[in-house]
Amino acid sequence: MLLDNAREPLRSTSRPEALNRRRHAKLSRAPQIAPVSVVLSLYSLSLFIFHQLGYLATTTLAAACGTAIFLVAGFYAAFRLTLHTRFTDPTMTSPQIIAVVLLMLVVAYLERATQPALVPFILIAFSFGMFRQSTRMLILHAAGCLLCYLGIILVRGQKEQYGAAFEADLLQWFVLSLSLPGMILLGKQVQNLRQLLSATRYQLEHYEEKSVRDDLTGLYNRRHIKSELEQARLQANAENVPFCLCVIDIDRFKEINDNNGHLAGDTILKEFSKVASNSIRDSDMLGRYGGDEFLLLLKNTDLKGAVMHAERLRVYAHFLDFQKVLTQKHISLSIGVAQYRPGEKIEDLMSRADSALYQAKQLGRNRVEWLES
Ligand SMILES: Nc1nc2c(ncn2[C@@H]2O[C@H](COP(=O)(O)OP(=O)(O)OP(=O)(O)O)[C@@H](O)[C@H]2O)c(=O)[nH]1
Repeated sequence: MLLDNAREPLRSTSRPEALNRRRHAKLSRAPQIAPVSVVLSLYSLSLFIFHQLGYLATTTLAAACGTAIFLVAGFYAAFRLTLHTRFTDPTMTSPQIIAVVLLMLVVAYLERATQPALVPFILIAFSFGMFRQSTRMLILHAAGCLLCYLGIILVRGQKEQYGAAFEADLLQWFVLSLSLPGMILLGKQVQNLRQLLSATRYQLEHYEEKSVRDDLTGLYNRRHIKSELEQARLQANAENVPFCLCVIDIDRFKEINDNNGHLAGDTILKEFSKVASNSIRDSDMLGRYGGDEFLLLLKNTDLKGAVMHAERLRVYAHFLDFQKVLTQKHISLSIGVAQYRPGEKIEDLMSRADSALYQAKQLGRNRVEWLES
């Protein structure tokens, strides 16, 4: 009765995508303060070196480090208090980059000697935006940053009568204004890659789901149900819990096809699959083995319970009304049931359930037969 017993590669039934989603959800709950924490830690360290070399006053160092700590703590608290969920971008990358860049510009304004640190650290701050922000947002931030920096240079230049230092400041501003567009272009590439990655992930998940389903009925396919049986076997051996297999066959399905056409036959297969999968427990698993044959795996169930389940399904299917589709009103099922014997192979279990089904057919169909375990 079963189409064949050819061994197929077993497929893991664990749901990696579910695991990934849980991991992703966990990650998205974690405070994402890398832009402030990483940039400000490194920047503070560089300020400390400036201070050690005598280029930075202790008060400015203390004020800058204090503000950096305040910002990191503030963003951390905002994440902990879930304030980030109120932002369109819950990673709060924009406010973090703006805060970091403003702090660095103020320090550069107060202590011109620290200016060599400005361009590299602004670029590092923007590199965080590359992964999380749109190109439009990056351009806006870059423009805002360049304007503020130019404003600082002009104010200071006016105070110092536009001397040689002013020219050096302008030079540095030009370097930054030429570097930022490169950063934005790179950001655009990263955005494209991210889009490609998420489209690929979506497709993979879709194909993964499709690969375990039967096209016509949407039930699990033969490969998946065999893999589930193998899992149930391992669990039964390890925990000594019973499980049963039912092989279900629609009686005289060839006649149904011959008398009503294949499309009507397909409708019966689909309708039966829908009804049967709604009538089983969540822990049970129904799959289409092929043609008009289905496998029902009943976990944590002994033979007596399985026969009861099978009988209920048989009666249920028998009372379905197919008058609109078929020349006859009802269909009937023959079902063979077998309980797993500890230590046996899945092929042997399937073969015993198949023998029980053969018996049901021999005894006149529309019945449940079983083999004692
Ligand atoms: N409509 C339709 N028919 C299919 C499909 N797959 C297989 N079949 C047909 O299902 C029929 C299965 O018939 P069998 O199981 O061999 O025999 P039966 O008529 O059911 O007789 P018993 O099993 O002895 O009661 C064959 O005629 C197949 O061509 C399908 O996807 N759609």
